[in-house]
Amino acid sequence: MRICVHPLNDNPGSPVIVFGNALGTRASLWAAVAARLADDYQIYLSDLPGHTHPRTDEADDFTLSDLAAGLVSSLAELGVEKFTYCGASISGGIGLTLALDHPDSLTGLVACSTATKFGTADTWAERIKDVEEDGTRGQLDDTADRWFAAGFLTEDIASGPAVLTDLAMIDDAAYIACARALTQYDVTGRLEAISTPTLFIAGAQDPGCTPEAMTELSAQVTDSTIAVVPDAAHLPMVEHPDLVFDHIEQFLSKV
Ligand SMILES: O=C(O)CCC(=O)CC(=O)O
Repeated sequence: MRICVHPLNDNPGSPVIVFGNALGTRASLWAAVAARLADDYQIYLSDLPGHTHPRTDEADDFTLSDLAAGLVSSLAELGVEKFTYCGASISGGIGLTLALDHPDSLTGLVACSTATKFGTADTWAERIKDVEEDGTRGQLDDTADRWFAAGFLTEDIASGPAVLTDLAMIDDAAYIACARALTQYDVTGRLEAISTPTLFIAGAQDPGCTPEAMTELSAQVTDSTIAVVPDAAHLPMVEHPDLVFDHIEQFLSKV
């Protein structure tokens, strides 16, 4: 399947970094971090189906493997054969899938706020039913509690509310299609096969992808490190872009 991938800058010949968004966020989720890398890298923002750009196909039953394969082929059409991938949450899962299924395409992987399996079939069925009934705007209160550390939304009255506004505006069917893909996603027990240099990033207060759980993931990947961002929950690239940039820049200097 075709994945929407857009250049953030025009830096031909530089190493390529591709950013991937979290469920219910726009492709611009990583913009504050990506902009800081734009002098030295060619940056692309990739989009979950229908999250920023109109859906390029109407398939409702894709998997994260389909998204990973689609990203590789969509980048190849742009002349990109090798890249470092930075994915958040579901896109961290796409990143782990890329490292398992397409290792030759990857120079490095940044897997942020992610897991080898998210929730259960029951929790996803419940969330899908809620979105069918109330739309993504019905998710706002619960999601704000998961995405941001206590106090963030009142301390930074620009970034957090902007991301939540994006959530309310995202196409319900696109959100549900990705939620269905997450229901099937499970790479538990497979990470030892990953040889790509990998940086895991966890928010210290992420209630789902906890630092402890992500430390266990990092322990399974041979060439990996983990960074824990203080005072952050599920979206540390929004809460503390400077800190996340520092971790990624340090990682990139070694891959
Ligand atoms: O955020 C994702 O990409 C998937 C996992 C999830 O739904 C976590 C959340 O919204 O809090």
